Amino acid sequence: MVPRRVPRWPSWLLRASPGWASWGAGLASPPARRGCSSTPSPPPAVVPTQERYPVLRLPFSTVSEQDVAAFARIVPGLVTTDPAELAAHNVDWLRTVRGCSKVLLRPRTSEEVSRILRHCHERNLAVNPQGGNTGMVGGSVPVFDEIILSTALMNQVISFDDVSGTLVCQAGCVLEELSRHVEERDFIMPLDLGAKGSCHIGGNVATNAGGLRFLRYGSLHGTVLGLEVVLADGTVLNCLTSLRKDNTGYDLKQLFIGSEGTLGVITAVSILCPPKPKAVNVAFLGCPNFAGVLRTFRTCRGALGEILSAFEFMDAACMQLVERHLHLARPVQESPFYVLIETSGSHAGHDAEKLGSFLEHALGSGLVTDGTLATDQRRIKMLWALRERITEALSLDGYVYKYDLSLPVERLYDIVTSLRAHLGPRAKHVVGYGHLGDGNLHLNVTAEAFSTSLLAALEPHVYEWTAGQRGSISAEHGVGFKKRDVLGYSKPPEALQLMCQLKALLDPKGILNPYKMLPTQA
Ligand SMILES: O=C(O)CC[C@@H](O)C(=O)O
Ligand SMILES: [Zn+2]
Repeated sequence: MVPRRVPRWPSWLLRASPGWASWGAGLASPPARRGCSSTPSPPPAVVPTQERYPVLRLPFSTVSEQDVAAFARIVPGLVTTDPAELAAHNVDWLRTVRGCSKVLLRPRTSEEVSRILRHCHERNLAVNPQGGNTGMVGGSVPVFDEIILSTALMNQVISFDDVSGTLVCQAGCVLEELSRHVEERDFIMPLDLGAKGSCHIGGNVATNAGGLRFLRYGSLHGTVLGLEVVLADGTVLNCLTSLRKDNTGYDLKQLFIGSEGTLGVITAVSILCPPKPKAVNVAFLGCPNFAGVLRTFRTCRGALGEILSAFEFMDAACMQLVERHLHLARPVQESPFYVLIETSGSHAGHDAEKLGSFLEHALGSGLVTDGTLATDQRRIKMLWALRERITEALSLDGYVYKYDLSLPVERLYDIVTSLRAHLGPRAKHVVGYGHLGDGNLHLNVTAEAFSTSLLAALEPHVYEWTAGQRGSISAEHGVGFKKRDVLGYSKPPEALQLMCQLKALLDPKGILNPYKMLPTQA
């Protein structure tokens, strides 16, 4: 039998606190809807990107009535010019950047995407590909009047092979719907994100999204088997194969994974789904200090081995914000740090035994001070919600400055502590959390409102510090509009130059997602 709790420690018993009852409903709420219920009044207007940032419109054509008529012939009934409908597509969900596009196109097929891009290429019209618009770096909304090319109606599953686990689908499929589709067939998606209810698989691939399953299943560079991409001039590049092995020259699909729509528009994806684990457990633990978090990680990797599927951490400030803004109850005693450990395996008894002896050791040796264990799906979701919904809690706290850093794991928290001292009362909250198992820190700073002086205190300080550690200024959120001019902190000039050359080769007119990813001088 599966021990549902670790019997030797009364403190590990699953605790039902009043807050738990309220955790279920919003577990997978899409970012666009995040926090709506707790927002008392309409949010303040978002300052247009071109007013807040020093950016100049490039000499693209502007959309004419003839262009709109041409689009209407390609996608009849799926051309939107209504400003009210366009408003949500012009603003990122964090409400930090805003474009002024006048046209939204919603093709259903790659052939339609191809015809649209052929027209835009001929007319020198800039295009902003858009998936679920859940990005963190302003990559999915226009900066000026770029045409928005939404993948929302490209939402068909093309095939699923239940021997190999290969899913082939259109780019606009919502991640959560794909998860449901493959889970019904005893598989899971190799990636999972807090934004799963809204994000599109094409956007996930275009941004090389990391997420909560990265530790176990790795990057999309490994799990994506094939892509169909429409190039800037309308050429359809069909590399939508489902082969595990294919050494026939350059692996072209890799170029588009993480290219953020600057090299082509991903229209279909072939992705490898792992079998659904038969047993999943989640432990939520309190740690007395960050050194304890690191030691817990080391010990847990050794003790749990192949069944460890996630190791996430959050600091006390995160937990306080989750409690305050989302009214989620803390499931363990108050601690300076919390870790969430997930195991996924094929033998419940075996996994429970391994996890049980790890937890016994962790508590007995003082590595952790308190904890709770969940083995049923409802409680597992409740514990995950504490971690997944930090982003939402932060957004309800004010304007959020976001940093997504890859760092040597031992130094992961140093920047949070030093930044608190550096900023003092200028910041409302400075918090650190993230995918510790992947060496990925989400450093977030909240303030009542955007301020250029606070931004100047943060940047380039955070980037210089990261470069000093030989870290990455973008671990998993990408570059978008916001980080394009700081790439040099993580990439040598030769690499940046090659990126620009590739861009010029594939999109000589620069019409695809301009003002994104490549440095301004490019
Ligand atoms: O909001 C953030 O900074 C992180 C969002 C996401 O990558 C997460 O891991 O929760
Ligand atoms: Zn993350």
